[in-house]
Amino acid sequence: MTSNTSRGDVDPAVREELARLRDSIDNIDAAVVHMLAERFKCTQQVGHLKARHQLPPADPDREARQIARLRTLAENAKLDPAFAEKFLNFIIAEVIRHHESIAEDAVNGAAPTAN
Ligand SMILES: C=C(O[C@@H]1C=C(C(=O)O)C=C[C@H]1O)C(=O)O
Repeated sequence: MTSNTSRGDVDPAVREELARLRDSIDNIDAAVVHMLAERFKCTQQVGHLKARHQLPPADPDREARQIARLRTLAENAKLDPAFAEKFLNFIIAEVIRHHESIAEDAVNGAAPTAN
């Protein structure tokens, strides 16, 4: 091993490679945040549409289809499908919370927002 774990004594080439990889990680994290923000803009609109038409916040059949699709995409991309499923479920749980709160506001007569 040519690298060194003690601070201040790291091979400059290793330092550079780490910085280059971390730059890419930062770009990817920014893309993920922007994509998630766009996804939540869409799901908020779905929440308002459902509330206006008295549709339930969660749709388990749709979720099952999304999970099956995402697992296949993950396998093809060499990403752990179990991780992809957990990640999607985590996001969907948050979306359903939003939809429940939008539906409650609609029932309680809260002023509707633009979406
Ligand atoms: C967005 C919806 O509402 C919920 C959230 C979903 C999601 O975040 O993908 C999927 C199904 C629903 O449980 C929808 O019904 O499409």
